[in-house]
Amino acid sequence: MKAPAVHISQLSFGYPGNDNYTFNNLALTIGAGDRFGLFGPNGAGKTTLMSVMTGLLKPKSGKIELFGQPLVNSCEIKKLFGLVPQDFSFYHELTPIENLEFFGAWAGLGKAEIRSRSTELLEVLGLADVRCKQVKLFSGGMKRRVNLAIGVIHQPKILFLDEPTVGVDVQTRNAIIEYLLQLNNQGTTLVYTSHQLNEAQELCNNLAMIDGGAIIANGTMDELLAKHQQTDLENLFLHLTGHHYRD
Ligand SMILES: Nc1ncnc2c1ncn2[C@@H]1O[C@H](COP(=O)(O)OP(=O)(O)OP(=O)(O)O)[C@@H](O)[C@H]1O
Repeated sequence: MKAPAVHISQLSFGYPGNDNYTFNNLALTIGAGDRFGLFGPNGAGKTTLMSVMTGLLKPKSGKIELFGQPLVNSCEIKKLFGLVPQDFSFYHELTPIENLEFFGAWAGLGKAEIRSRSTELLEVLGLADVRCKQVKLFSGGMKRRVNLAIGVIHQPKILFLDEPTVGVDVQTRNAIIEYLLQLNNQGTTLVYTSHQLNEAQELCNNLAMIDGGAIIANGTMDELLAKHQQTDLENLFLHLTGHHYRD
């Protein structure tokens, strides 16, 4: 049987100095090839869970596997996944090419591969003309595309995306979503979170709704909409998490 892209069991995590657990005995499975959305109100635990799933935060207890391999600090597991964090994770003083050279080498790619991947990515993401300009001079939308290019330079099997389109215009958003769909068509599993629920509904086929660190709904988009008699993801979100401020 094919191993799921992500398998989490009995996960407990709390921030240092905080007596309360963010997650207590959480379980989640994400299928290989899924376009998986993790949704929930501000402070629900989405970024924390992404950080735990990518080894940036260490759980108190529990098991996390990516494609059947335990999440440990090894080169093999790091090559399996890419992360596109909410905060820009590149060097602003460097150009896109220099950033991709740095992060490509960090991911273990050779010079020739970095060169060909960089050329391809900058072309696909509309950055070829600004390849030699410092990233600090870019618009927000261009910076988002650099952030994405860095996350996929090593062609990961699973890509974690934390609000990859926040603050971009419609053109850039459409281009990013189209690119993510292409990646998924080629076999990349997507794990995505966003508050842009129209976009999310277009992108995701499976989802989990998280609230207060607990998964309150999990299934395919169609199943959950039908089960809760909702017409779209935004209404499903409000139905499951309520209308009041949550943080
Ligand atoms: N570094 C930290 N130290 C202590 N508590 C934190 C830290 N980061 C987040 N938290 C707390 O953990 C909980 C989950 O936060 P998290 O950022 O994961 O939520 P989120 O669902 O990603 O929210 P948003 O939609 O606002 O990005 C919140 O109660 C938050 O205040």
